[in-house]
Amino acid sequence: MDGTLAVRARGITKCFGDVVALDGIDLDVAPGRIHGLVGPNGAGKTTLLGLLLGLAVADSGSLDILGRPVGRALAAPDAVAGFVDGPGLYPSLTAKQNLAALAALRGRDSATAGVEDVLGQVGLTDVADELVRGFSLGMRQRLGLAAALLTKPRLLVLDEPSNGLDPAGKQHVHGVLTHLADGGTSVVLSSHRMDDVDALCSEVTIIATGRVVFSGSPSELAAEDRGLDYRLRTSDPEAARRLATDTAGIAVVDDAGARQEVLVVRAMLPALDELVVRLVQAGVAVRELAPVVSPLEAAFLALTEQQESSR
Ligand SMILES: Nc1ncnc2c1ncn2[C@@H]1O[C@H](COP(=O)(O)OP(=O)(O)OP(=O)(O)O)[C@@H](O)[C@H]1O
Repeated sequence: MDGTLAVRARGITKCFGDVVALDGIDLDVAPGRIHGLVGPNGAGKTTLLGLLLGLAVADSGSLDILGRPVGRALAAPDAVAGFVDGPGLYPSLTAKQNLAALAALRGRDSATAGVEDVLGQVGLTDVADELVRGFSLGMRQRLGLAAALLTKPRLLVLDEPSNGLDPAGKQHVHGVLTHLADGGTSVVLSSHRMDDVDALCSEVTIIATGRVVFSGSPSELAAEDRGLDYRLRTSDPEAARRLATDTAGIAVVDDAGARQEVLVVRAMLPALDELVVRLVQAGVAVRELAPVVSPLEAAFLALTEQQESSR
């Protein structure tokens, strides 16, 4: 595996009439990495994934996929597979027949194309002969992934692959993607869920209103200390409220009254440390202290809200 980027995008713009879907996007996807695209509804994730799959062409900017510049023609770049807006499947065929049809389009039969193998990889062997019409959303997602795997892609592009998957299904699909990445395949996927991205992706790009507002590892994103809301449960809620109010850098967020057992405070880490020391010195035991939303989720919300409000 050489070090050529799987995706190198610079200054990508894409408009639909007056709507600016992508507004100068830069994106680097390293080989053998799972790269998550996250952003609120309408941020531009699907549009960007569509460009990677050759379903549309950018208005401006440059896009190299697996080291080759993408041209102006609508065509899937070589060795790229995946789907946006759900996998395209034939409901009146079985899972196996769907994959066999795709293999036949490329002049292969089921056996040589590895239909059974990819069905096994995504955990659909038991339902291989059932009609797709009766499949749940999660099963369709798995079959879409199997269809993409059939082509042995070097870049896999998946729009919301965890959509509709139950926890066991999600874990299975995460395992498949991780195994592929370990073998050198690059994966770009979109998600609304920061916990999925954290569990799966080594890199994350956050998009809001068509612009990149963060690109880096999930741990870099979580590490930015930007003031979070914390739930604080103590042995003496009244004293805790008093001390929190008196500590510089601490804001009591919910002011439901002195009798409220759990206090929500907004603080950066140094002020929170100071509050904990003061509580302990005052003989107040800290029974629970945890962010209301995860640091990753909070960073996502802060970055995307900032971008929305500056529109
Ligand atoms: N074919 C199209 N015609 C007109 N507008 C479009 C088209 N495709 C996307 N858009 C607009 O471009 C913007 C970005 O849409 P896109 O679907 O890429 O966002 P997204 O981040 O994938 O959103 P979601 O999370 O809701 O799927 C939106 O304002 C959307 O309405």
